[in-house]
Amino acid sequence: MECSHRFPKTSRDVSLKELGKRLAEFAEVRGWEQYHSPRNLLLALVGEVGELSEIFQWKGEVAKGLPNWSREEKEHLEEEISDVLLYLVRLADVCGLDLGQAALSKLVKNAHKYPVTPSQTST
Ligand SMILES: Nc1ccn([C@H]2C[C@H](O)[C@@H](COP(=O)(O)OP(=O)(O)OP(=O)(O)O)O2)c(=O)n1
Repeated sequence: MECSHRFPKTSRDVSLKELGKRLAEFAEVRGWEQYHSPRNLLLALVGEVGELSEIFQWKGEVAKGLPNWSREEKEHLEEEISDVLLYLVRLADVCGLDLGQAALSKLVKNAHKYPVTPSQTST
């Protein structure tokens, strides 16, 4: 059954800008902007990466698509992976960065650094 506190799922794309805006509002209405400094957010992000890692810890290799995971395990994973994204988006925001544009630029740099060799191209 769908938990009542869960945001209704939609099929639309969710942008980093929308997440950033919602996080800014979340912090503002709670008077938490004072705590959302770059350093605090970075530490919170690292903590959430730890919580995400714990889910995979001791499991051995995990098949793509997580075919053998329970609904509860997948839901837990959704929550922790979201915490990582949310703190990352908020960190970029308070640093005054456009994370989406920065990531696109980095993809272009990656492509130059790791060019496709002729043997890798499919016919
Ligand atoms: N000062 C804070 C505290 C929380 N959050 C938001 C961002 C994260 O998405 C989530 C993190 O909440 P918790 O610190 O309660 O962490 P968990 O949800 O992982 O709970 P727990 O550590 O008990 O599993 O809440 C925030 O923006 N600013």
